[in-house]
Amino acid sequence: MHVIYGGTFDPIHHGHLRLALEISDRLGVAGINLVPCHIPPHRGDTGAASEQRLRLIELAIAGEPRLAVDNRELRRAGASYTADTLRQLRQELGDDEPLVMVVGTDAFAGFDRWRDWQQIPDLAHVVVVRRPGPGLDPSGQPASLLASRAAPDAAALHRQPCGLFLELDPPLLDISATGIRERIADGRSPRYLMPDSVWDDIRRSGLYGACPEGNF
Ligand SMILES: Nc1ncnc2c1ncn2[C@@H]1O[C@H](COP(=O)(O)OP(=O)(O)OP(=O)(O)O)[C@@H](O)[C@H]1O
Ligand SMILES: O=C(O)c1ccc[n+]([C@@H]2O[C@H](COP(=O)([O-])O)[C@@H](O)[C@H]2O)c1
Repeated sequence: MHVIYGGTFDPIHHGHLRLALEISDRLGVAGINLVPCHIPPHRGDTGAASEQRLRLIELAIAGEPRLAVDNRELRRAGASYTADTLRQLRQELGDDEPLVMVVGTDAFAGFDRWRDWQQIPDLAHVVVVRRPGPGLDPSGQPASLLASRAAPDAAALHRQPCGLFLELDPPLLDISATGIRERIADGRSPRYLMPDSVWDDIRRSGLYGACPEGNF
């Protein structure tokens, strides 16, 4: 089984990293592939450039054998559409290997506005991680897909290559990249919300307006 976890990761934080390990445990897989987007199709400019966000991910996962980074979206020009990424992976993996994409409810709420979203179940399974917040509109397409194509359990994802939706509710850390960027811009320390190696690099390179000489 091949599992991808996509995001803007602007910057990566402990919420993302813990989630990846929780999912790896629950799906019973050896590893999770983090896929940073190059140009997010759905939001404005990122705070850090693609290569900088990639470098922070590499620092964050160094020494953790269950986490890898897949930089394929950075190597593709233009907006990073998940369906394109899944099509590429499906070609590489062949027709039979289970392929899974992981997404939080906040991002999944807009699933029916994603490019070629109706093709995604023919390419991969979707694991939706329940996050605090308004949740899904019960009358919307994402909620109805989650119900009509629900996997009975995680083991079912191993038995077919694609087409199932599984909602998981692992323990989550209440951390967001937005909150981290705001703290840094305000001159407050985001330490302990992300690995020290990531924070040290942000400080050294002055990302997000961090002041290397600041008092954090
Ligand atoms: N603390 C967290 N715990 C679990 N999942 C998270 C957490 N933060 C983000 N995610 C999920 O990780 C994926 C990538 O998220 P993203 O890179 O947008 O991070 P973010 O912290 O939500 O960023 P931002 O605040 O900039 O929107 C999404 O599917 C999102 O739902
Ligand atoms: O393919 C799309 O049209 C599309 C639209 C919105 C979001 N996504 C993907 O959803 C993932 C989570 O997005 P985000 O905003 O939480 O970083 C990330 O991998 C995005 O590329 C994909």
